[in-house]
Amino acid sequence: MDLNFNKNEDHNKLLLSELKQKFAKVKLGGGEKRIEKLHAEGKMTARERIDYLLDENAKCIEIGAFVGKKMYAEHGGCPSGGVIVKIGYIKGKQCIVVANDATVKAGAWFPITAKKNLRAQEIAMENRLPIIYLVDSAGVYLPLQDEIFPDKEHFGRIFRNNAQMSSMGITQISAVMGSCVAGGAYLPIMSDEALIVDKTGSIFLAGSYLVKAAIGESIDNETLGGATTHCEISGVTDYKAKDDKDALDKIKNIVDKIGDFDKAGYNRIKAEKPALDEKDIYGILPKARNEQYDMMEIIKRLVDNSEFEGYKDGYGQSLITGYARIDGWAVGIVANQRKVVKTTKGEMQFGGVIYSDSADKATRFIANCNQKKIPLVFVQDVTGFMVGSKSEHGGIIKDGAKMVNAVSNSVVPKFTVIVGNSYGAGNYAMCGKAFDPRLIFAWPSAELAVMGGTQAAKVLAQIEASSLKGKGEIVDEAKEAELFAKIKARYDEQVSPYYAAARLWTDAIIDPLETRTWISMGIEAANHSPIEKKFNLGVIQV
Ligand SMILES: CC(C)=CC(=O)SCCNC(=O)CCNC(=O)[C@H](O)C(C)(C)COP(=O)(O)OP(=O)(O)OC[C@H]1O[C@@H](n2cnc3c(N)ncnc32)[C@H](O)[C@@H]1OP(=O)(O)O
Repeated sequence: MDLNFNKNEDHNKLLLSELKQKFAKVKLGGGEKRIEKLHAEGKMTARERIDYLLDENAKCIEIGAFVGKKMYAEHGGCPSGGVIVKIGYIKGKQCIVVANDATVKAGAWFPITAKKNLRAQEIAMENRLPIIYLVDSAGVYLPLQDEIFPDKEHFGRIFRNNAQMSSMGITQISAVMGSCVAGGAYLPIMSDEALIVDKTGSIFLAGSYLVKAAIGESIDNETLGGATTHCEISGVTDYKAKDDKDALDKIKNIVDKIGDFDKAGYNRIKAEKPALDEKDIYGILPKARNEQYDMMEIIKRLVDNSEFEGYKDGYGQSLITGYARIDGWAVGIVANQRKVVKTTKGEMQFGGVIYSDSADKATRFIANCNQKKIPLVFVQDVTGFMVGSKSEHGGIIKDGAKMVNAVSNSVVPKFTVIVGNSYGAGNYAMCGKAFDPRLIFAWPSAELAVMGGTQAAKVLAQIEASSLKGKGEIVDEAKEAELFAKIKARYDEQVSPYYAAARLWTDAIIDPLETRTWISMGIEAANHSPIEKKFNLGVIQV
C-alpha cells in the first residue's frame, strides 16, 4: 500500500463531505421561505415533483445541480440555474425530467437556465429519451433579457428544438404546474401532450396586467388562462389535473404505454462488481494534482471483476487504452497514465502528458471501438501535450490533431470522467465538453482550465511586467510577485470543479463511487439511439 494512502483518503473524503454540504445547500433552491410559500399554495417544489414522478428506489442521476453557482450574485443568485434536470425511470422507462424551480425568481429564465434547458434537450435528442417538462416559470428573467432572448443558444432555441424533437419521434410531455407566461407558454404546447393543474396552473401569452394595459380588457388570470379555460374553451391543454400529484400520476400513465423503439445494440452481459474495493480510490488518488500514481489502479476499481484487456500496453504508455465492462456494458477505455513511464528506448515520459506515440495509439484504439460498436470512456487526468523541440520536431501537433480527429468523428457514444487535471488541449483530445460526450462529469478532485494557476500566472505576469516596463514603469521583484499573486488567485478560483459545473462545462460533480452508475445509465440511454452515421475520419493527419 502507498505510504500516502491514509493521507489521500482523508483528503478525498473531506472533498466529498464538502460536496455533500454544497449539494444540501443547493437543494434548497431559492430558500426555505419560498418553499413554504409554494406548499401554502398547495404546490410541490420542483425536486418534490421529480421525486414523486420517478420510480422509487430506482437509479437516478442529476444534471447540473451546481449550475449558476456563485453567478448572478447581484440578482440574488440562481441556484441550479433555476431548473432541476434528472435522468431516471418512470414505470421502468428511462426518461429525462426538466422541472422549473419556482422558488428561484418564480422560475424565470436566466441565461444559464437556457443553457441548462438546451443541454437537457440535447441529451434527449442524442439518446432519443422521452423528455418530461414540469413547467412553472415566469418566462424570461427580464433584467437580463439581452442575454437570453434572441440568439441561437437563447430561449427561442428551446421551441425550435421542441419542434425538431417532435419530428424525430421523441416523446415530449408537459405539465403546466404553475405560471407559464409569455414565451414560456409555447414550450408545453409544443410538446406532444400537455396537462394543466386546476387552480395553480395558468398559461397565457400576456397576464391580466398586460392585457389591461394593452387592450383595456379587465380579466383575472384564472379566466384568462387557467385549467378550465384551456381544457374546455381553448383546447390548448389536453388533460386537467386536480393537483400536482394527480398531474404526475397522469404522466406516469402516459409514459407507461410508450412502445419500444429500435436499439443501438451495445454489448451487455450480466454485471459484476469490481473485484477490488472501489473505496480504495479515495486512498489511491493523490492529494496534490502534480503527484504521480498508477491510473491502472483506479481503472481496476471501476470495471467489472477488475478485468481490463490492455491494447498496445507497452507502446505509448502515457495513455492507457483497453477493453473492459462497466455494469455489464462493453466499453473501450482511454485514460491518462499518471505515473512516470520509462520506454524501451530508455526515455522517461511524464505522467498525465500526451506524447506522439500515445496519441497515435489512442487514435487507432478509438477507430477500433468505432469499428466494433463499443462505447468509449475517457478518464481524464491530463496536463496537456508534450512541449519542447524534441516533441515539436517529432510532429506532436499532427499526432495530437489525429487523436482530436478520431474523438470528434467517433460515432459511438463517448463518456468523460475528469478525475484530476483537465488542462489545455489535453481536455480537447480526451473528449472535453466541446467534443460531444454524452455525459461528462468530474470527481471533486478535478481541476479544469487552459493551464494551471501557477503556469498561467507565470506567463501572464511576464507579459504584464513587460508591458508595464514598455510604458516606462519600474517593475521590481515586489511588483512582479504582486502581479503573480493576483493572477494566480484568479486562476485558482477558476480551476475549481465548481466553477466548471456552474457553467455546465461538466454535467455534474460526483462521488467517485457513483462513476459506474453514471456510465451505465449513460450507455443505457445511448442504447435507445441507433447509430445512423458511418465512421469516417476524413483527411487523416499522418
Ligand atoms: C420568451 C419571451 C418571448 C418572452 C418572455 O418570457 S417575457 C417574460 C414575461 N413574464 C412575465 O411578465 C411574468 C412576470 N411575473 C409574474 O407575473 C409573477 O411573478 C408570476 C405570476 C409569474 C409569479 O407570481 P408569484 O407571486 O408566485 O411570484 P412573485 O413574487 O411575483 O415573483 C418572485 C420573484 O421573482 C421575480 N420575477 C418574477 N417574474 C420575473 C421575470 N419575468 N423577470 C424577472 N424577475 C421576475 C419577482 O420580481 C420576485 O422577485 P423578488 O423575490 O426579488 O421580489
